[in-house]
Amino acid sequence: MTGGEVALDGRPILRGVDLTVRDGEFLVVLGANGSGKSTLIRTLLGLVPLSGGSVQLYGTPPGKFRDWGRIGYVPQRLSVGGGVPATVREVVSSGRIARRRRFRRTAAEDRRAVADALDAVGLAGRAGYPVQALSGGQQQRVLIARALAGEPDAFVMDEPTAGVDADSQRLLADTLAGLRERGKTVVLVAHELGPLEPLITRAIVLREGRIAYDGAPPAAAEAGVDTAGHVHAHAHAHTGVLNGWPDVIGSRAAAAEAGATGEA
Ligand SMILES: Nc1ncnc2c1ncn2[C@@H]1O[C@H](COP(=O)(O)OP(=O)(O)OP(=O)(O)O)[C@@H](O)[C@H]1O
Repeated sequence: MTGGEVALDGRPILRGVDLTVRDGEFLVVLGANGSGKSTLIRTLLGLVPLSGGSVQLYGTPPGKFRDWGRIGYVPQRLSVGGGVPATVREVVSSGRIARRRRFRRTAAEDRRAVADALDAVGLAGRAGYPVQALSGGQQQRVLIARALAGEPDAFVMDEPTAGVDADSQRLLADTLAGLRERGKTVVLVAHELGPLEPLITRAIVLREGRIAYDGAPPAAAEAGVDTAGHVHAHAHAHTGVLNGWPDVIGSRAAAAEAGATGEA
């Protein structure tokens, strides 16, 4: 995204956002309630129109992008269209649809991918249940499984840990660790990092629709450690790449802010 601007109901929600997500990054989007985190990732996916600037997905504007099988989106909430009853397996299987454009695939491969995804989120025993019968946390896991089933290159997740109990959070962290090992790209919005923290290679902090920090994840920043991979991102925050944002945001301020949002 370059110079991304979004206005909703005439109110500026994103302002001058420059963000390039690199392959293999594990990027967390932090910020207070209403700072624009969901809007940012929805705009990156072309779900919210820009009022200024531009977005590209793998080099193509969202309106012309056809390779949706490369991206697995986990929205904040499950919305199964029109209240039509669907089972857990059906929702997770729908994650395979976008792959048709990319790969020849067989029914056996589809079944395996869906079963693996259900296993990964601990819902194998619930495959035949109507999703509406599940708790909020379990529905969240169904959405994660749907994205996993698609075997995309990049995952974009809006608060995957919201309303999920501690055991499920650890399960998710294990799953995400596996994705990271396999070189997948992960962008996720989070309030609490919890067990995800060690996986993060880069953090951005949104404040009133602007990127107020972009660099090392909070714990590493606090310790003054720049681990491999986010040196560049860190340097960006200090060399004024973030257009128009005063170049005063140090690691400690960001770590403090990230800590504050963690409590929100
Ligand atoms: N469809 C919409 N129309 C008008 N305003 C909206 C719309 N969606 C979001 N907003 C406003 O945009 C601002 C940013 O919302 P957004 O959901 O992106 O924030 P967030 O950082 O993800 O917040 P949270 O942590 O609460 O999910 C909020 O003030 C919200 O009220």
